[in-house]
Amino acid sequence: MGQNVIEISHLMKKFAAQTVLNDINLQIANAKIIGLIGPSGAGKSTIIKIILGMELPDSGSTKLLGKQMPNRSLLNKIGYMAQSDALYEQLTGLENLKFFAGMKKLHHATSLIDHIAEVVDLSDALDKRVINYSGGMKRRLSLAIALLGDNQILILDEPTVGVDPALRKKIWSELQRLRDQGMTILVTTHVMSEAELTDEVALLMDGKIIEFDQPEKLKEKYQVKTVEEVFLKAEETL
Ligand SMILES: Nc1ncnc2c1ncn2[C@@H]1O[C@H](COP(=O)(O)OP(=O)(O)OP(=O)(O)O)[C@@H](O)[C@H]1O
Repeated sequence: MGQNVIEISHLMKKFAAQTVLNDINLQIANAKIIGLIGPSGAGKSTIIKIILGMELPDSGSTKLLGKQMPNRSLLNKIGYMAQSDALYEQLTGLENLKFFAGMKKLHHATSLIDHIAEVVDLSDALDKRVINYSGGMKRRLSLAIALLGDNQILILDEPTVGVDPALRKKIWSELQRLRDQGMTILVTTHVMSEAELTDEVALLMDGKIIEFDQPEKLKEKYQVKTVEEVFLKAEETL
């Protein structure tokens, strides 16, 4: 399938007098990991919320798998992890996973849940109530929930905040494995070493996507060695 799975056209969004998104265009092909990076407050989460139909743009359109969002028929095809955790704190990790698996109509998900819990390193904490989880454990459980199901698209808003480097590496190999199986993954991050692991980086600054290319191509263009330096140089020249 060579079609674009995420299509963003001419998005505009203001909050009161503040223009946050000023003509955002992004076409994301199938089976790619796209890193959406930009300074804090640039509008990354706003783009994600508009893509998912949780926030309305002032103008412009977004389509997932060729369909306008929100669209109930697509919910089973999209995994989403928000920046803040939406978990049932009185339930255990396992009960949370089972609940969300049920929402996604996955009724025989035991082996899937086992695998996902192992990926986010929560297998030993599944019987603990979430209220007793650390911040990082809650992030990992939110990621596990996003990974549930037969997703074609995964949208992750800062999935590795509070996650230590070894586990971060493991999570990224899982994302790459899912990409290799055909999943399209849009991920925001402040960790520039993670941006190096993406297939393409979209750099959001000043309300616009000012770059959208492979990390290597961006480094060549800016004549620097890291995506972090691309980010800093781009910010300087704005
Ligand atoms: N509902 C809202 N009402 C008013 N302003 C908002 C609202 N949502 C976002 N904003 C503003 O829009 C701008 C972009 O916010 P957004 O959360 O999309 O940025 P971000 O790039 O995801 O930031 P961060 O990297 O810090 O998470 C910010 O200035 C924020 O204060």
